[in-house]
Amino acid sequence: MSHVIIKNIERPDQNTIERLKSFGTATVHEAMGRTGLMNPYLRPIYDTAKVCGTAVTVSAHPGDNLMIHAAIEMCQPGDVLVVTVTSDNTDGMFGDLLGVSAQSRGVEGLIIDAGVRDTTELTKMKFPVWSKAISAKGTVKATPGSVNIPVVCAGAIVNPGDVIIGDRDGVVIVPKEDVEKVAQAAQAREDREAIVRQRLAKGELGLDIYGLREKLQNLGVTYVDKDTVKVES
Ligand SMILES: O=C([O-])CC(=O)C(=O)O
Ligand SMILES: [Mg+2]
Repeated sequence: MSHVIIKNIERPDQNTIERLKSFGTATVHEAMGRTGLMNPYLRPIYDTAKVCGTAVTVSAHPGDNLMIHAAIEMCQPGDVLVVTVTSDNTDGMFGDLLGVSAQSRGVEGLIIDAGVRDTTELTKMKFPVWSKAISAKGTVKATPGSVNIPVVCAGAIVNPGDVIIGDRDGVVIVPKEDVEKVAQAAQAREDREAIVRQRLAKGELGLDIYGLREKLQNLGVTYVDKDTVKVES
């Protein structure tokens, strides 16, 4: 198998990416028709972790961070490293040294379908990481892989230059050609939710706001007094 490092990738323009920054992952995932979400086993190393930037992708050998070092050279300010491994692994492939290196090049964060270590230091540095595991187990720098090829990371397809959004709820990928459309749909969703939130806060019920009484009735659910109840399972 050949391994490559693709040096020049297309990134959406910064103004369009900025438009996605204010939205949470749940909103963006919904705005995309419930697509693009990575497996929820990825967790942030600290609760307030948040990222929105463009993907530089890495396909690495399990237990080997050689290609992460190679990828950092390809990064521009505003990028997010997205690392996948060619078979299931939880080794701590990335720590505070790589974090310092990445941060010095303007990298905004790391998504890794494997392990991370030095999480106390990475938290102090405010370098957000979403990983499958936290593990002190170290890795070597010996095996080839690729940078900036399409990858599957935690169950989601990521192309280099796609927009990665991460927060406490998870990680979502917005394909680079869809960013504008998704930003519009996310804003429309937030506007709708703001109205519903106000109504709920005043005590109105979801049953009425969403027309669910009729749905319950159509499904044959009846309201009864406890003395007359006959429950069918
Ligand atoms: O050195 C490594 O291979 C990973 C690590 O702990 C660091 O980046 O600090
Ligand atoms: Mg270390």
